[in-house]
Amino acid sequence: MTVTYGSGFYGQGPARRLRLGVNIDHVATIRNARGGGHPDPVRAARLAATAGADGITAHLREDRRHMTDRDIERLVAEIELPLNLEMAATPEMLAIALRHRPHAACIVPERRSEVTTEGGLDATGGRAELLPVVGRLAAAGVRVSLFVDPEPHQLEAAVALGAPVVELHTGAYCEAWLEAGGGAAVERELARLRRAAAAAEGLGLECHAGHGLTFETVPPVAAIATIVELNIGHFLIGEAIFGGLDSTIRRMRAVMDKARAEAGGALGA
Ligand SMILES: CC(=O)[C@@H](O)[C@H](O)COP(=O)(O)O
Ligand SMILES: NCC(=O)COP(=O)(O)O
Repeated sequence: MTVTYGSGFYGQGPARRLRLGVNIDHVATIRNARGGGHPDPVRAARLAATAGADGITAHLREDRRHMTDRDIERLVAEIELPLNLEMAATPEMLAIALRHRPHAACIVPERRSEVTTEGGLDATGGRAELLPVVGRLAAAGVRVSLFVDPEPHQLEAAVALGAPVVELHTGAYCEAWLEAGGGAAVERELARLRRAAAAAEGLGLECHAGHGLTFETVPPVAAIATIVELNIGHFLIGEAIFGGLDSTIRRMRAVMDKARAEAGGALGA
């Protein structure tokens, strides 16, 4: 199945265009603070679509701390943009994903005690658990992505599992930036991401990236030509409190496109 993503096609054709997946989890965090229905994550997804998002990412966590089952149902039913469902590799989440058959599913590690996703999925060590989940999702036509640390052995494991996509965890890079604003630690993490993105292409994996990205940290990642999608959420929703979601998404889109153009990558191809 070919899905039109902005001006490009997901998974085929000129994949050099850098897509923006907007993660709407934390619209639901604010809603759940009081219960009720406001702010509505589906309204945010609709607005993201008009503001230039190429896809919507939503993480249905086991503890439902933000996105709920009803949110996922409504996103599938009401939003035209491709949905990237983030999920743990559990029987419960697999059943939900098979019921909804989103465009894509990104398998992420999950612990109830974590504040947010910490390390990447252990695709190497988790083969026995992951193989049937990846297989069932792929058989249902769901494009499977594994959320992994930028390590070659994790990419090789993704290939062995039959996942066509990896999403590189940019958390270590973003934390280094927060601590130092630049310098050796940031450069070390960027080098890891660059090496992993190049390795992913060599392995025939489509390469995405995400976690903790901001207006400041996006440009060096957007400049990595073999990365074709960034998934960004917490920063966008937080920034939207001050500048509005539409303008925040449009600004992030512009930051991504500028960085890619300056690095010589294709735009809008
Ligand atoms: C996998 C990842 O980095 C995020 O997309 C994930 O959704 C983070 O979890 P929270 O959204 O609960 O912070
Ligand atoms: N997979 C990363 C994602 O969807 C958004 O992560 P964040 O920007 O909320 O940290």
